[in-house]
Amino acid sequence: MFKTLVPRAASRPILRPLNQANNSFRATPSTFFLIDRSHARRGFATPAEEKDLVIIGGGVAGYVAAIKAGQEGLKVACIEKRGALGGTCLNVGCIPSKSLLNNSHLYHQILHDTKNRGIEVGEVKLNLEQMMKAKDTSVAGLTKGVEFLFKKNNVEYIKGTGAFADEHTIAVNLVDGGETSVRGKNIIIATGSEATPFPGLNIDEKKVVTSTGAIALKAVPKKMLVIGGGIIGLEMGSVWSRLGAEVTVVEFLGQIGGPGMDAEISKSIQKILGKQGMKFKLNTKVVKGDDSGDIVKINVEAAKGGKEETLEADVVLVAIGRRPYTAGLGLENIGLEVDKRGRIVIDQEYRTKLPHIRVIGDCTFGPMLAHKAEEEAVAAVEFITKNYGHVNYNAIPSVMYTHPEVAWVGQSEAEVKEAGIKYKTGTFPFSANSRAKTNLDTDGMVKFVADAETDRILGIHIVGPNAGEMIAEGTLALEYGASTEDVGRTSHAHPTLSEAFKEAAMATYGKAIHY
Ligand SMILES: Cc1cc2nc3c(=O)[nH]c(=O)nc-3n(C[C@H](O)[C@H](O)[C@H](O)COP(=O)(O)OP(=O)(O)OC[C@H]3O[C@@H](n4cnc5c(N)ncnc54)[C@H](O)[C@@H]3O)c2cc1C
Ligand SMILES: NC(=O)c1ccc[n+]([C@@H]2O[C@H](COP(=O)([O-])OP(=O)(O)OC[C@H]3O[C@@H](n4cnc5c(N)ncnc54)[C@H](O)[C@@H]3O)[C@@H](O)[C@H]2O)c1
Repeated sequence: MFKTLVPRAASRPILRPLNQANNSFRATPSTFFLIDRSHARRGFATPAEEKDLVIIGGGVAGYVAAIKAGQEGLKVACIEKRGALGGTCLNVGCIPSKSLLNNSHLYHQILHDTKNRGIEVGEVKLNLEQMMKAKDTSVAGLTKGVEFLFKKNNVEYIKGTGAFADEHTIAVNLVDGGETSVRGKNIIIATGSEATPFPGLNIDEKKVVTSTGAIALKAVPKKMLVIGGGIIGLEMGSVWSRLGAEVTVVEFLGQIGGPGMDAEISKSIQKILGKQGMKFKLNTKVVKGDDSGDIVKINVEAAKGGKEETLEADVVLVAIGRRPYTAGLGLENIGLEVDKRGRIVIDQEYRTKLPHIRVIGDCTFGPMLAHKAEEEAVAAVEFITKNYGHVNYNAIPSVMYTHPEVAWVGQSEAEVKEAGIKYKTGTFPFSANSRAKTNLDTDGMVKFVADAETDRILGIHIVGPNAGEMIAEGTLALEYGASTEDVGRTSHAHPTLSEAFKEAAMATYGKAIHY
């Protein structure tokens, strides 16, 4: 069973040696060629080269594992089919969306928030094509950067689609045509995820889009309807709302931001985004959609049932979650299983039931986040080379890059309550923080949830400017088992936004000074 927590202190003693028959890695392995029967059967002229490690998927999980393995001296190959490294995150996810979030915020701020700062601006015009070019430049620079790191760390990059021919052999359909195959003493599957489709709506990435279409629209839609008020819905909804679209978000649950977001913080960001012009329909489900005309029609009703209503939009963004992607991987050829949600089943050392095959990132358990994938990549390679690895799943931060940002780490107040833990909370508003005031950017707050008896921090929740940077301090505090008093007694530079963080900690074990 997958464990959600591999505690640092406990990780070493519980480890068992890897299955030696399948994991015969030595620190300085010699390279050799094997006559691979499946390879010969498939009519390849040359025998498949055997690597210490073959990675399928060059996303954040796969490319980080490849670089780490190269650094550890393993003979490693990484197979990627999209023709560029970096996966969803670099190509169509984290990076392009943050480029658009940053530049649309700048545009919106120049339009609406300069006069009171003493800046008179002339006519402001949106050049969407150029905004998209700026995004593409960031993406290209970063994906090429990963390619450079592959070369630097002796990682062989195989451009193609990989599928299991047998337990050690991956057959590859090359992007440029032709086939090859490669054998791995160890194999890591890192094939990522894809957007969950909405039944009855045809994704054409033009009028019915996933995030992939939403980062590449050719014009600002007049009306955009977002199905799902999770992170993608709110980030991409924000972008198009700032650029002038009328955005309505339909969310099944009673709060936006997903169930992990603290309810108090969720209410706060909903109010702020509402002031920015976004509309929300909570506790509402989409019953069906009709995308046959130029205008897409969406029927919604109260989540618990009720009268149907028809909403119309020229672009509908489907953002109801993502699902693991393992299509065409040939898992069935080697008897590997996925669970009901399509996640490849692994143990706490990322091993499948074939112990030389490990799985990391979005295609297995845990939150679908790039930094989680990255941690797992390093740990999985360390399990191969050193027999131990460490990821603390209790201290993986989440950030939503709206303006202001929302960031959290650890448990929400509702989760702590449900666990029956006696707890206390402390908050501090940015409206009482000197730097936020000088920046005229005072929306939001910092909130701590701590154990009532020991004062140990259980969760930290921030909505406010630069929350995504500030949460790193919270993550470190949680990782090191800090109390709120530890944070409250730590000097924070003045005037900085992080003083709100310190004062929220002070408010949890005692009293804040400035509020
Ligand atoms: C719009 C959007 C914004 C996001 N923003 C953030 C963010 O700000 N922060 C954050 O932490 N996370 C964010 N995410 C989530 C993040 O992108 C994923 O968690 C991360 O990409 C997972 O990495 P991965 O390597 O597991 O999978 P992926 O990045 O999906 O990579 C898997 C790769 O495997 C390749 N592949 C699949 N099958 C095969 C095969 N058979 N052979 C060869 N190659 C194959 C795919 O082409 C793909 O490139 C965002 C996601 C989206 C969609
Ligand atoms: N900043 C980031 O870290 C970032 C950014 C983008 C994406 N991501 C990751 O990508 C993944 C996918 O994001 P997402 O926003 O698509 O998923 P999500 O799980 O965050 O949110 C989906 C939302 O859709 C709602 N929903 C589901 N079915 C619905 C229906 N029929 N009608 C109305 N609402 C419905 C759910 O209640 C939920 O709130 C997430 O795991 C997220 O972590 C992360």
